[in-house]
Amino acid sequence: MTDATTDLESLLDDPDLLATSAYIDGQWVDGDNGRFDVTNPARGDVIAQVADLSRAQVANAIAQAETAQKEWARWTGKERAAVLRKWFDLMMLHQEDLATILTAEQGKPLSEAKGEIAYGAAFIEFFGEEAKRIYGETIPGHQRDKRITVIKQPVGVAASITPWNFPNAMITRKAAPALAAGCAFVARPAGETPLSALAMGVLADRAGIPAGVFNVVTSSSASAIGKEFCENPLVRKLTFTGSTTVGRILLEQAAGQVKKCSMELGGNAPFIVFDDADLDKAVEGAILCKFRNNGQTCVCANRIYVQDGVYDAFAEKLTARVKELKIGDGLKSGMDLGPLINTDAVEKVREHIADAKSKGGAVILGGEVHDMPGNFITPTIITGATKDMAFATEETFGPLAPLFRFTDEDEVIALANDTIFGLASYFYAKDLSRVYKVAEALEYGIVGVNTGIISTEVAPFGGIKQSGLGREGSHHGIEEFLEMKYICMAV
Ligand SMILES: NC(=O)C1=CN([C@@H]2O[C@H](COP(=O)(O)OP(=O)(O)OC[C@H]3O[C@@H](n4cnc5c(N)ncnc54)[C@H](OP(=O)(O)O)[C@@H]3O)[C@@H](O)[C@H]2O)C=CC1
Ligand SMILES: O=C(O)[C@H](O)CS(=O)(=O)O
Repeated sequence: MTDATTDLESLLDDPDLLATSAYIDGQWVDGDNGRFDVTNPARGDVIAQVADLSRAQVANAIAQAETAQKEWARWTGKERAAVLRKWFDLMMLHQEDLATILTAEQGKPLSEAKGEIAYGAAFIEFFGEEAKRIYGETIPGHQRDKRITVIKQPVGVAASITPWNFPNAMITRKAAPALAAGCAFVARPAGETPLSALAMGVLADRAGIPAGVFNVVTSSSASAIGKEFCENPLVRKLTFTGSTTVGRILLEQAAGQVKKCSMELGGNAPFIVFDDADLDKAVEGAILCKFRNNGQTCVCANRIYVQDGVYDAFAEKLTARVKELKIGDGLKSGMDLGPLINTDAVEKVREHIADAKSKGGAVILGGEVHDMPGNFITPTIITGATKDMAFATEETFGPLAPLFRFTDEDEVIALANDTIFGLASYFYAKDLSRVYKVAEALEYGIVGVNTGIISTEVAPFGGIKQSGLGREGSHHGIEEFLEMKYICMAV
């Protein structure tokens, strides 16, 4: 595999997967506003130019989706399941090519990209099965002549706005339950990473998903498309993954129509290591939890709290493991860490490091921009972290591991909960009463106990407080795309 400056198509077994026009109503459409560049974050070279749609074009796509949705909702759950299964099978058949496209535009190492494709495909497989199990209920009447039934129906047209950090899975985690429920779907992928979404359009077409049911609208203007999704009454559901800042904007914009919204927003995950933890397992968990996608996930450990008795040993073990991580172009084999998505992301990590050092933190590993060209930064460990440092309240979204020291359970629970966020949290301990007490006391939607990886299609993923609204994945995930109807019948 040569470096990322190689023509991307030449790297693919099926070059037709590299689509650069928008996918609307089963057609490939150019943009009224020309095209925008997609660059490889490892080298900065342009790998594709993608259709730049106008807001009017997106409004047209929504209208066509609304028409298609009426017929799609008439399909049985079993019929929808069959088509979703084909989509899943095609994803797995083309896993290598989809991973290459994903790495080229997002930067993560190929091994991680292949993992994301399998993770993304798992949502399509799971919700294809759920399509057959959208049950209603009958309720004993409140009067002798009344019969009560409850049915569930698709909300209609669902629109999604997704981030660059998981360009495939963040779309399928929404599109799969939406289509399974009988909704039509209009996806607006991040400007940095549209190619993975467009490749899903190619496969949707091949799987026999009817025209207009799954659409990908690409644009360089996120805010204009977001306003169209929020203000167009044909869009009955908005589902967003990204920062809390943008989530607030979208919720405000959607409030005008009281639009049904799901929000998967920012996090600030605590990772707690107690004295009775298995230290080697805690170190492996910290590596996975902190450095997955180079720290660019909303569930990455952002604050690592280590109890006094094991602080030095943990710091030493973690440093030894991080030194082994290989950094480089994700398209080259054997890499553990790729580049960050852009220069702003690199700058944010550097700011957090400088802030910590100015407040007494000690950099025991890394701390500088890598000498390779591209958005690379060395993985960094800081000891002596304190709660007045920026990373205590802000999501770093990069390979920076700050180690905080603590003395007892009540202290660390208070520290861990001292944030506006509430998405993921983790801790390592063996004592059973401690495990129950801490798991119940942490104010988060997700708690990992003796594990640093919690992501799966079978569990409800989502946060509390300002980390979001709603859940994705698990049988709960399809409820976000259904309306409940109560029928009261006089007999
Ligand atoms: N919860 C999560 O999974 C994620 C959290 N984050 C957090 O957000 C921070 C910033 O990352 P970033 O990628 O900038 O995340 P953003 O929230 O800025 O972007 C997420 C998505 O929203 C789009 N967007 C941005 N502004 C608007 C708007 N006004 N109206 C409609 N859509 C909009 C973006 O488009 P475009 O990219 O084209 O501008 C992108 O598709 C990260 O540092 C991290 O803290 C980021 C990604 C995922
Ligand atoms: O947005 C994210 O960071 C993802 O939701 C994290 S995960 O689902 O891939 O764990």
